Amino acid sequence: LVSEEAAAIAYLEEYDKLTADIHYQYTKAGWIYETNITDETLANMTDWSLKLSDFKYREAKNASRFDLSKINNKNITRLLRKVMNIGIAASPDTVKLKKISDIEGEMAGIYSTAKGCIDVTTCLPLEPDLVNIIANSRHYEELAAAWKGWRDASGKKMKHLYPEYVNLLNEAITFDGKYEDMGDYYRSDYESPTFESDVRALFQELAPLYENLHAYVRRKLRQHYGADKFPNTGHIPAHILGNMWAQDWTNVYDILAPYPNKGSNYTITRMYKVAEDFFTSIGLNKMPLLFWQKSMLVKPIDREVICHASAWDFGNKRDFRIKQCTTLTDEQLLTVHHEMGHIIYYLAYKDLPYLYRDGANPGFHEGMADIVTLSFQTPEHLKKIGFLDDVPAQNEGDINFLLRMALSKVAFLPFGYLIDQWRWSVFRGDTMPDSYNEKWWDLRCDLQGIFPPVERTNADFDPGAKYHVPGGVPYISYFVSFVAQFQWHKALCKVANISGPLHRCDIYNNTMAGSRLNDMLKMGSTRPWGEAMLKITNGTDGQTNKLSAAPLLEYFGPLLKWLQENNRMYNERIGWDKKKCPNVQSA
Ligand SMILES: O=C(CCC(O)(O)[C@H](Cc1ccccc1)NC(=O)c1ccccc1)N[C@@H](Cc1ccccc1)C(=O)O
Ligand SMILES: [Zn+2]
Repeated sequence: LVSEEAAAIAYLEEYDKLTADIHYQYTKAGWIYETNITDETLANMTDWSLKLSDFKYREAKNASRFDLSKINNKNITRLLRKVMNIGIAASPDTVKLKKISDIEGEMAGIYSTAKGCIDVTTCLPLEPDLVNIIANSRHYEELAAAWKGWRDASGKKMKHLYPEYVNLLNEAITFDGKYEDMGDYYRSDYESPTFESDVRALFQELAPLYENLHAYVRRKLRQHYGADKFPNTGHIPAHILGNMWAQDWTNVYDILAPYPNKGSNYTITRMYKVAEDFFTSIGLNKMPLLFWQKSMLVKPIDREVICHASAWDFGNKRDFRIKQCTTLTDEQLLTVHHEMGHIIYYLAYKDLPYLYRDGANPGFHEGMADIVTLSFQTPEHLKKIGFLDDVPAQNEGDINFLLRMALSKVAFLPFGYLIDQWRWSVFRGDTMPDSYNEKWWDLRCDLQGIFPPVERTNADFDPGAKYHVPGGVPYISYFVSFVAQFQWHKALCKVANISGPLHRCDIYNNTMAGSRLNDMLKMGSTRPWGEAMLKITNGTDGQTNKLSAAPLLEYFGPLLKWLQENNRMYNERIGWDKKKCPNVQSA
């Protein structure tokens, strides 16, 4: 009689091959669609998405015949549970699943082909045109036109699709009674019953740092645009922060601190080579030849594509690609490093069983993508690679540098937190369609301290103007990433014996740091993510298996002190009125 465990092992070996093959087909269909949006490529992708759901449904049934209580190998039972954890594919109603795919395809199509009109004759795509206007214009009305034009062409056009999308997802995910709603399923990726309250506590711990940055930036922008543009509620207009969603404020750095923001002289290919060089310098992998042959690194001129950047693992251990409409800007150089960070993670775990080829949790994949930017942007590093002529003097240069880092890493925090606060409340049924936009602006105003430059009503659907909402891509992973990457940076700098302040640490060329990082990466999702966190922090003074805001607060400690002094000197109010958002109609 073959033991339960031996039978399970034989089954999992067969499953591993079958799942890699069908995921290859599914991923290829997705790539063909995203790099050439047509009815045919959409139909083909939807077809493979349903084939994959069917495969998952059948294999979940096969795996459920094993009696887990008779198997004491934790690895085997973890793998069997992953075979059975198939999300909405658990629903036998394939008509419903097809409808979900169709709605997602329609919303993605609206978002990726939308052209925002900035006047009666000029309508422009988001990337690179509207993004560049929001980044570079310093004219209040021109910015407002681009901001409103984008939302009218994207979110507003898909508002009618979202209520049904939510209901279908909830019906499919609650079918077998394992999950309360779709938000519950998304959160289950973190394998922690306290995850939701943990991230709320982290956000509250980080709020004072954000509020002090917000107060300083508000004062500088008020000087530039005039006090009449700033209501006495304390909010900042959402469209003058250099980013279409006000999630990254580095583009208005020139207004905030007179400091030459060097646009460096590089080409698209050089951007990718510079990023690759960083990873190889710490002992991590080069990009495979297939990467250079198959990636889409610039926006094609002859067809519609999904421009939002992404990194792809085709599941055959060889084919890894980036799809990005890359342009020559500093912000884009960071995105190149981000996307390549995902590829490095893929390469680190490519020889694991397919089911384990994943981040330890979704925030870890995003954190790995981003951690390099903490070293890459240091003045020391930019000088090493010729992107900066000289390293600015210590403490004055420090504040300018920390301010610039805060404009992306601190400014982002409330945004990274609030998108899934909105989505989870929608999946829970706490926010109904007639208050989608009001709930969105409640969160945007109260947590980010910004307000819309033009009147918003519930005829608008501003959440739909951010890629990840129509794309069905979770967002709390970025909030987790922004906390975790500072924990890892602190630990790796310690392991690398790099002394001095955290914000001046550059792990470039340090293979000890790279090897410690790789020890975590190659774990994939073999173990719960606390063990992966411990793998990096072990033996350092930040040793923990949990998320902690302390390293981020340590990194920005000198800046917070400076901001508090500066805000006090100008008698600048910290914070803004809650539950009072200008230009937003409440029901
Ligand atoms: O969306 C991105 C970058 C794209 C990505 O690399 O995170 C991409 C998003 C995506 C696209 C399609 C399907 C799923 C996710 N994620 C990946 O390519 C990815 C995600 C998980 C594992 C491997 C690759 N960044 C976010 C947040 C962010 C992160 C870092 C700096 C700035 C901003 C944003 O722009 O709002
Ligand atoms: Zn990413």
